Amino acid sequence: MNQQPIVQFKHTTKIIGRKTIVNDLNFDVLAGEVFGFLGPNGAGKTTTIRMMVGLIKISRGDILINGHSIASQFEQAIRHVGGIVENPDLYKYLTGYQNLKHYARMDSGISKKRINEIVEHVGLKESIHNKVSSYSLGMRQRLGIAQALLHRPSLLILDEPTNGLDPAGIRKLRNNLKELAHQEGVAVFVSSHLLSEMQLMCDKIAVLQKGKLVSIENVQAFISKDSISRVYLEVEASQTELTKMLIADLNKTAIAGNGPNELWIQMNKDEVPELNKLLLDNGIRVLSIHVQERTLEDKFLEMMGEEK
Ligand SMILES: Nc1ncnc2c1ncn2[C@@H]1O[C@H](COP(=O)(O)OP(=O)(O)OP(=O)(O)O)[C@@H](O)[C@H]1O
Repeated sequence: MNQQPIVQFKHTTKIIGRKTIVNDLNFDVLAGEVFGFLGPNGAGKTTTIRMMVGLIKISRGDILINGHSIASQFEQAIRHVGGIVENPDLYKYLTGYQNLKHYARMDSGISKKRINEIVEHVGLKESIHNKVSSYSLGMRQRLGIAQALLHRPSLLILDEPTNGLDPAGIRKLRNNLKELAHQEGVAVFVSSHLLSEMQLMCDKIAVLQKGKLVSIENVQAFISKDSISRVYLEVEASQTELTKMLIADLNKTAIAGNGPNELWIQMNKDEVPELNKLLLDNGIRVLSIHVQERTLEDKFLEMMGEEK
């Protein structure tokens, strides 16, 4: 997979009045990756996206798309972008197909064949000749994506794409976006507060806080970095007995769980072999040992707490 940079943030800054809303962003979004853009409310995500698509001016620095500057070569830069930033822009009294045809007319390079191909790709073949007013939210979302993809952009930008979709719709959209990135090499830039979904969908995660980039990492590395997990034990030993041993050797405390033999310990996953050895060396019978996997949500909330 060609991992060339599609988007390059270069000291990107937005100042409104006296407030720096987006502060000196410097990072790349690569071809073929689903890139998750996270941050708490008011972090500056929408402002960043609005700068990416030219809805607002960049105050300082620039954003390059396929090497073209949004600030000084807007036409060339935006040609490579497909995006749904606010709600998809659709004519409800027209059919899905008429919407796509209308949009294609604006770009004479789009053929009928391409329209049919994209309709198939987003799974709207059955209903493409029905009026958009009869579409469900998920179908409208997919039509919006079809519209954004018609001109074969190298970058697709989506702000809260799963809003209002049911679980089946979310899964379809997720698979669709992954396929688009991994098989067709499109850079997919997604902003969402749905962290469980972002964990499943994204290859990389960038976190914005108070306008600054505070982390950028592959999703699994981000989740497991410096992470403390809960290790659940079912052992033939009392809480006091176990804690005494743990404090002496690992400087940890055991906390009582639900069942009679159940205890849990907060520790790094890397320390589990040591714990295992300690239990064995002390002749304690272990019925089960289980590390609770951390999620993107755990990591994100922990990070936001720390930053505060
Ligand atoms: N036109 C504006 N004038 C003044 N302040 C603004 C303007 N636009 C955005 N802001 C402020 O900039 C900050 C960032 O807003 P932005 O909408 O980019 O955040 P966000 O990360 O998208 O948040 P959310 O997750 O709530 O959508 C907020 O404090 C917001 O009030």
